[in-house]
Amino acid sequence: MNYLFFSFEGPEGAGKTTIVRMLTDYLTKQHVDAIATREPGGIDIAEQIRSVILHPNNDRMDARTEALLYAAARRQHLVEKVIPALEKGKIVLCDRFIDSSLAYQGVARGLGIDEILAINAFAIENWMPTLTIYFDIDPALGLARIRENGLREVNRLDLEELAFHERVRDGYMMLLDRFPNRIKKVDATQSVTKVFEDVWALIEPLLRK
Ligand SMILES: Nc1ncnc2c1ncn2[C@@H]1O[C@H](COP(=O)(O)OP(=O)(O)OP(=O)(O)O)[C@@H](O)[C@H]1O
Ligand SMILES: Cc1cn([C@H]2C[C@H](O)[C@@H](COP(=O)(O)O)O2)c(=O)[nH]c1=O
Repeated sequence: MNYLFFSFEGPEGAGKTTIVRMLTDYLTKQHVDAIATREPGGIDIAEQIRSVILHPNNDRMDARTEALLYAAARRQHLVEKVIPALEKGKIVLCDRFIDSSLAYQGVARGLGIDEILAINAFAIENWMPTLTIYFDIDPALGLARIRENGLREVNRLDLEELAFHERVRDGYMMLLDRFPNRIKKVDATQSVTKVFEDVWALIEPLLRK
């Protein structure tokens, strides 16, 4: 099946949510049928799993439990929301997907990229994104943006030490090397307008196909 499934990845505060919103508005104004969603979450069961994973009090959570919960949320979101939308010909814009698990659980938690790929293969079967856009930013800058904004809740992963977030970025760099055809990098330290232009330049040619 031919489908257009875009995922957006990067460290905390990189600007993914901002750009996903702008893209959805832009596409909708052009009468393109697109939906925005997020992981973990996007539907009720996955949002409930999100609350468990990200609750700041759940600091005893084992790393493998965490990886399995992300994969479970992903499975439910995929079958309940993403696949039905793709099957109707809609474009799906997803704020985080499997690469978050590979970077955060695989690399930053040290569980291994191949191990996380294996549990996720069970969860997603072959539903991989058409294109993944990685928002590159120094994690300290991304975390500072979130602190300055003060609008979003501080979750359990935000509270990890800076070294954890630096390993997340290292993980994304490994994924860029490993999946160069699927994952493309944008400089997320630029203005919102310039980031949007760079993202649109990657997406637009695929819409014309
Ligand atoms: N290019 C940019 N330059 C400066 N500030 C930005 C830029 N893009 C987004 N921001 C601001 O940074 C903060 C985080 O943005 P956003 O929520 O889009 O990031 P995110 O990648 O979705 O974060 P997270 O994954 O941690 O939820 C917001 O206050 C947003 O307004
Ligand atoms: C999908 C996914 C996410 N994470 C982490 C990344 C963030 O710290 C949170 C999600 O919060 P956001 O505000 O929606 O970015 O969860 C992860 O570690 N593994 C995953 O698979």
